[in-house]
Amino acid sequence: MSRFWKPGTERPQLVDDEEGGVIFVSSTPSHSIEKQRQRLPVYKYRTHILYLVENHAATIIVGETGSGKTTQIPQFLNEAGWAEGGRVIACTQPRRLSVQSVAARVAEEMGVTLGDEVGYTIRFEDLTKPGVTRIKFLTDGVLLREMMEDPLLTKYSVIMVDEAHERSLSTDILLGLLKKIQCRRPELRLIISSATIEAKSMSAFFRPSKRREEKGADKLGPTKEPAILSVEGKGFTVQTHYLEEPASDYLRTAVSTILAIHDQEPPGDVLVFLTGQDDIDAAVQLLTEDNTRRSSGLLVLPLYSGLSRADQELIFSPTPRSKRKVIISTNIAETSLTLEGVVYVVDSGFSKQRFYNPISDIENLVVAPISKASARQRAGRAGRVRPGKCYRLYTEEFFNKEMSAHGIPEMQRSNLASSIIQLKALGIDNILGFDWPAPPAPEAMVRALEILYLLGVIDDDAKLTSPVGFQVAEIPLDATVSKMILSGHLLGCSEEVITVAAILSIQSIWVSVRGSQKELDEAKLRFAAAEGDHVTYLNVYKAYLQSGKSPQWCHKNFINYQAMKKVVETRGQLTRIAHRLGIALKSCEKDTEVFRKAVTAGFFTNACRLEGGVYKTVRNSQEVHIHPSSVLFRVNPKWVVYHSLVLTDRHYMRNVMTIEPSWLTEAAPNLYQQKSSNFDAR
Ligand SMILES: Nc1ncnc2c1ncn2[C@@H]1O[C@H](COP(=O)(O)OP(=O)(O)OP(=O)(O)O)[C@@H](O)[C@H]1O
Repeated sequence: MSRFWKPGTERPQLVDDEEGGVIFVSSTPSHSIEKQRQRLPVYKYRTHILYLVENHAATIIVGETGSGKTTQIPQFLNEAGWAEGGRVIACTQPRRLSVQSVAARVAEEMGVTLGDEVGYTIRFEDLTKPGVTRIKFLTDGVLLREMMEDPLLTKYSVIMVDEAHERSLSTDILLGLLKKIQCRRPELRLIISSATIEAKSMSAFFRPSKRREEKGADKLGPTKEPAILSVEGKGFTVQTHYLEEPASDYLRTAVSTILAIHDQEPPGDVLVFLTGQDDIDAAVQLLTEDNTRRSSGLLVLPLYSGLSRADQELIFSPTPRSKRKVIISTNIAETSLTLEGVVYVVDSGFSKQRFYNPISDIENLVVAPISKASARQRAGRAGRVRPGKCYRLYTEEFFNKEMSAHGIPEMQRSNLASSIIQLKALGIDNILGFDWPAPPAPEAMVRALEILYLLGVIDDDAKLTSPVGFQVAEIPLDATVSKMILSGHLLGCSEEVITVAAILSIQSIWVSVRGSQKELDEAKLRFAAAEGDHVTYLNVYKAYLQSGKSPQWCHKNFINYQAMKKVVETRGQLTRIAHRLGIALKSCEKDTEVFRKAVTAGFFTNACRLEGGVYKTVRNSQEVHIHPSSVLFRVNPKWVVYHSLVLTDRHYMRNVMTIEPSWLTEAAPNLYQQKSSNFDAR
């Protein structure tokens, strides 16, 4: 048991949830779905919501987690006729998992087959029927892509942007575009919903500018003044427990908290929020290795984006009798999900967040404290079908004083290259004048335009180039990776670049077992290539196929079997996209130089050279170091490119590959020029 928190002792740190008052407390959930629906707080607001949607172009709805926003409002709209005449009601979610689970739930509540009246679309999977589907759940990213085919989204009568507090890049772009679409389609209604959104600033964003009102635009149709509705009432109680003292190691504290719950609390599954694949794998290992009585009866499941879909979907499978399921997740389970068995939530208080510095052009993934809004979302995964408990692995003082109310919108802390490509592909060329819900820093915008220009994605007039720019827009990956794929095609190694793109899209293919570093290093040596990590990955992938995709082979070689399944899945998806773009798979066989040139053509902005024993980025002379996980750690070749940087005590390059400096001039003559043996970035 953790020494920081004493569950089950006389005076646990029991603190009521912020808002106090509980409306529906029951320990005997109804068996009838219809009765369950009627008990949800949102049910009492049905008429009010329909009135507001009828009369306002945009309605902002705030209601506690679990109050019924996502599952009920689309059904109210359907019942009120918003899906008549072939029109469709859309409800967006920030993540694929929640799209699938809420769609399945709504289909069940309506007694229809999923994919008929109620369907969903996520990247690479469309479970809808044109002319039949009335309510469609989809990720905000997918809705953005639909705009490329149908810029005014004409088939939708109402679009509900759910979990809008997340303020992901896609959500913000979508909000900006939906506002624009409404000028052309006054009949389109928007609903913006969340438990933790700043309703006032969202309303201010959707308020029409004075100038447009004066010009007499949009005279017809609903009032342009957005409505705000606050849905009062909660689901079941969630008791919140805080640590008495800060935890020095949240991973170990999480593990001891899980074991304490298992030991002392009545049955019920546990959902644990950690930060990423590495600490989740470590926690799974600590729990599964603990062969004592304390952990017997636990069914431990990891959940993060680097898992194959089949492995992610295990979280929805029923918990076997006499077992307690423990799901250890990143924040992908933070919003919208209802996992029926979950009674206990353990919140580490941290997540991995992107922070981009446009001056140095460095994007870091940093483990940082979450916001109060995220903490409330995490707690809200309990108390949905019965009362629950949330154990926060931080002190109440930390919650009150250190955690910000809302996180910084992703738009203001990210590299904007991909967003700009998306807008340009939609024909929006004046990016600086775009109406953003939270404008990004002009420096970030300029930096992104500069990089896109160097990659040959946009031209001198900042328009998408043909074909490269339009092709890059079609590939749902970072522009650098997409450019690598296109260059691989031209150089005759599309097969290799697609494999590596799939591997780079997950955090790590290696199993890092605490205390087994030496064995892991030895395993890596079996595949290690002098050219660096990218070529090493090709060796691993080939050997994995030769093993017949064997889990035992993975285990023996310290390779994460789940990660490899995900690689195969992603590779298949990328191959299909490539095929659509006219790119056939072609291998350069053993010619690693050709392959490395293709990688350099995508990642030349991440070139570094060794100077006096330290690496400096060629563009900004920023000091960086090779990450110990790289096969080039301690090898120190003169010239390298890297895929990403992580910031811990210093900047570490992850996924590093050797290059020849002349490849940089070939790849980006606008950026690099070679003066005899010296090398300058312009
Ligand atoms: N798959 C499910 N199984 C059982 N009950 C469910 C399921 N999905 C939803 N529910 C019930 O419906 C309630 C409302 O869920 P819904 O997702 O609509 O709430 P919400 O207000 O959108 O919450 P959040 O803000 O957390 O997304 C849940 O609290 C739960 O009682």
